[in-house]
Amino acid sequence: MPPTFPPPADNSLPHPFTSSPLPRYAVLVAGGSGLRMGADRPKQFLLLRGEPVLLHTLRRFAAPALAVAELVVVLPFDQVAYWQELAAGYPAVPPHRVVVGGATRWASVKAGLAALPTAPPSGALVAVHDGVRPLVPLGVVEAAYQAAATHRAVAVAVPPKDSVRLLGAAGSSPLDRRRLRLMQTPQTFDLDLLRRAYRLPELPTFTDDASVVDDLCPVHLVEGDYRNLKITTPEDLLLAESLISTDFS
Ligand SMILES: Nc1ccn([C@@H]2O[C@H](COP(=O)(O)OP(=O)(O)OP(=O)(O)O)[C@@H](O)[C@H]2O)c(=O)n1
Ligand SMILES: C[C@](O)(CO)[C@H](O)COP(=O)(O)O
Repeated sequence: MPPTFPPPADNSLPHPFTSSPLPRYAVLVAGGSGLRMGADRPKQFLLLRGEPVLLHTLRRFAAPALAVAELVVVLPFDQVAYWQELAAGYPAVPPHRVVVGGATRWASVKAGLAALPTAPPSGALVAVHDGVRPLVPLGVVEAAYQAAATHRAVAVAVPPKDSVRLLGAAGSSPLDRRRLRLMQTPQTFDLDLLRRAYRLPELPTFTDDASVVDDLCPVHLVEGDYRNLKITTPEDLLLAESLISTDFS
């Protein structure tokens, strides 16, 4: 087992959201290199309100109200020492296990799942969340865990706000946006189910965890939140700076 950094705290206190006996785990994927951001370091380490994006994300998932038993953070292999040094400069870094990711998001999630207990209690749940979605409201994370206890496969999504067109050989045609959803994370699953899905070969069509699980189990959608943006390009960081002061309970 990889070491936990910093040492674990007691997360077993009573909490207001849930009294669910099903253990909850979370894998925060931060193994990407942030090419579209074009910064001097991967975007998960850029500062938002003076603290690294990834630290904000970690703190959300470590909120006692969510009662997450174990947090795994997946990093690029050459950024592990950098993160540990960076995080050591900030107060109250939630305990988490660090693992090395892979060349694709799929490979990073797979590595994160391998770091969770090998024989978890039956019905254990795992949320997979992008380390670069630091503004996810706790209520959205909780709703996804609760729905996963019933549906086994859950993904958070929002309706598009813009008109959408499909590109084709002869131009483009309109799509009915009422039938479309923009996928966010967390995407939360029965841990055993998600592990089975990630044992299958990687396909180019896998853009998120829901697409990996689709062939094994229908994916139930839960209402996401427009503030739960994925920090991808420079303007997303500006947006996040203004949104972070709003109430995210
Ligand atoms: N090999 C990878 C690629 C992506 N991710 C993570 O998956 C999330 C969503 O990916 P994306 O926004 O595409 O991040 P990057 O791959 O870093 O960005 P880019 O595509 O612009 O290089 C991010 O938290 C990212 O760190 C990962 O863990 N491992
Ligand atoms: C998982 C995800 O955040 C859902 O929107 C998204 O698919 C990740 O996308 P990317 O292709 O890695 O940017």
